[in-house]
Amino acid sequence: MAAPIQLSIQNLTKRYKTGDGVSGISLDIARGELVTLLGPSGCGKTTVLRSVGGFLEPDSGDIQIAGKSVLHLPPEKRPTAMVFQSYNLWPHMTVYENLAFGLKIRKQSKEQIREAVDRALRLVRLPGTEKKRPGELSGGQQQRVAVARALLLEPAVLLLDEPFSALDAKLRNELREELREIQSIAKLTMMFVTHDQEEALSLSDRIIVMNRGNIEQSASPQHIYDAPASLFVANFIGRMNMLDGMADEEGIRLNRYRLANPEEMRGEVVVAVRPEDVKWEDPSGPGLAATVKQVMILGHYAEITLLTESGVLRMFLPREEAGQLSGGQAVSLTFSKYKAFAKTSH
Ligand SMILES: Nc1ncnc2c1ncn2[C@@H]1O[C@H](COP(=O)(O)OP(=O)(O)OP(=O)(O)O)[C@@H](O)[C@H]1O
Repeated sequence: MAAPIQLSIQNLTKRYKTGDGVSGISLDIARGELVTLLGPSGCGKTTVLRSVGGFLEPDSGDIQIAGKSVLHLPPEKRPTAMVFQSYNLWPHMTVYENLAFGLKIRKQSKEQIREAVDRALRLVRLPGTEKKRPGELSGGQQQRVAVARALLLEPAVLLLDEPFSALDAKLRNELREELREIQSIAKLTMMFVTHDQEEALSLSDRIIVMNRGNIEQSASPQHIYDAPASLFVANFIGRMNMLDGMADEEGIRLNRYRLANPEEMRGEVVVAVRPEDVKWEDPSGPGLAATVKQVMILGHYAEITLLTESGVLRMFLPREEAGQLSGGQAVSLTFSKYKAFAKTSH
């Protein structure tokens, strides 16, 4: 049986005086699901997140948590907790006091609070730091405390606004893994905002790609990667070659290379193909004629840059296979997978 809907955003519109914002956003998040809002700076991710948290009043639409509208509740009355990029810990309080604060307001007993704080600190791997102040902790540790504080509120939906973007790459990876673990232990429902596609691909049950205040696609990371719904998504996620082609009733032409045209498009198209889906053979083959420009060895694989009449193209090959290629060599290229988009759709 499918998990029940925990968060439902219906037709959310928020326009700032500048005309920017989001328009008609609708999305559901199931209980226990980790959904990432992904998109370039300014696409409206934070606007959606803040509306759910109650920090922003939308112009229209509804936000329901576990079936009840929360639109008229202030942030502290909503069953949500938010983790910010900037941690937002109280610098004059100890870690223990930072964590206990929300529970004291809820009038829990001292023993209950101690037990809950202990548990939360173990979960974020920081036992023994109770007496420290935030300033005595590293950035990663402070963010772990901020996550623990949010967890202690037992939110129906946990909101995270680029929580790891101030940290270095290694630490960011570690914290992502930890968050994923915590999420699956605690069966939390999470809405996570990021502009980092790698973060979204590695962390999410589902990714919602946003562009200019609208949703472009909502699907699993694998599906977003394999079957981008638009040229924008194809461009935004992963490495992608974009080649100019022409579609007619016989197929799609990239010079002499003929591709099938399953969507029966007509006129100018862009053929999107991932570097790992490009195959090569000797130049007498029926594929796209190309000349090797550069072979770059990157660990156990190689990135080959090729020149074609349809544009520059990149191909990934295992290192041993790349040894057969060198600059100036003529080859014929075929694609094991590709997707074509009408040129006007961008
Ligand atoms: N208070 C505001 N007043 C006016 N315009 C705003 C305000 N807040 C956001 N905007 C604009 O609305 C659009 C969406 O902003 P939002 O912060 O939701 O985007 P975002 O995708 O989260 O971007 P970022 O990754 O940079 O935070 C942007 O063009 C932004 O400049």
